[in-house]
Amino acid sequence: MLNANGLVKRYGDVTALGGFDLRVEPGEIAGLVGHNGAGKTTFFEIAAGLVRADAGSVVARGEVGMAPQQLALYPSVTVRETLRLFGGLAGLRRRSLARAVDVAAEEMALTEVLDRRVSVLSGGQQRRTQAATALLADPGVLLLDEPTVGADPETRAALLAAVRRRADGGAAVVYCTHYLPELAELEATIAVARNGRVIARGTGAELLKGLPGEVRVTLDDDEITVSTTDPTATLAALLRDLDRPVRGIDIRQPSLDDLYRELAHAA
Ligand SMILES: Nc1ncnc2c1ncn2[C@@H]1O[C@H](COP(=O)(O)OP(=O)(O)OP(=O)(O)O)[C@@H](O)[C@H]1O
Repeated sequence: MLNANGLVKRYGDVTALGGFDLRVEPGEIAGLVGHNGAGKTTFFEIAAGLVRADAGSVVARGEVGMAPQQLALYPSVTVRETLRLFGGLAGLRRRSLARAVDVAAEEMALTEVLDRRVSVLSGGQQRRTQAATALLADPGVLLLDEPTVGADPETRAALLAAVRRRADGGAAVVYCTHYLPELAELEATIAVARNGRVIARGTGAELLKGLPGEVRVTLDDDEITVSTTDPTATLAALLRDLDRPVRGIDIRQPSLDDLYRELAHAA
């Protein structure tokens, strides 16, 4: 479980966090979205104990595993040495360390490259190595900052499956991304950050309720597009009033992208 309450962090005149609240239950994946500079990284740094908040509190049950956005790896050592180093720092020894390295490498599809130097890995492999460092100590709280950037589709799927598995095993996961379909795939709840606060929180369905979708009717030489919160009723009304043949009908339900745009531009 992770529970952040009223976090405040200022850097000079800049308020990075201005009363940031986020509670994530064991087994839950919370997708944290928000524009650049919304405070996501600052929140991670405070939750991981790397930076002190000016006010507020964070309670985390169990180890906190974090994969930061900016890669922090030593280029001249191998993936295995990297994982052993991070596992050692987390207190793992001997057999449990070796096992944790194997499991994390397997989950992040790194088994083949375990004995390669970090400097010769592809960008996606480096990012997965970073994510693997967060998994080693069987964390109760997992903080992942855009781990799929640069990953090919197969790797992305493996990575998302690993995140899901960790949540199913009881971890509270916060998953930062600018790529919203991933959150639907992860069945994540959503937290939208803006200007250092969480301004919307809930399941995708809860947050999408009330947002307009779109109905499009294609005619022989024309197209009618209507933005509506009730596509079925709107479509029925459109069809009733039309006296020309209809060539096509398209209904678009509101998406997480619509929500994000709506909230990101809200005052
Ligand atoms: N060490 C620092 N010194 C000064 N300002 C900082 C520092 N760290 C963060 N900030 C500022 O705090 C604000 C929040 O930054 P943060 O990195 O938390 O945003 P973010 O949501 O992670 O953005 P992104 O999506 O770009 O990663 C920004 O205005 C940033 O410039």
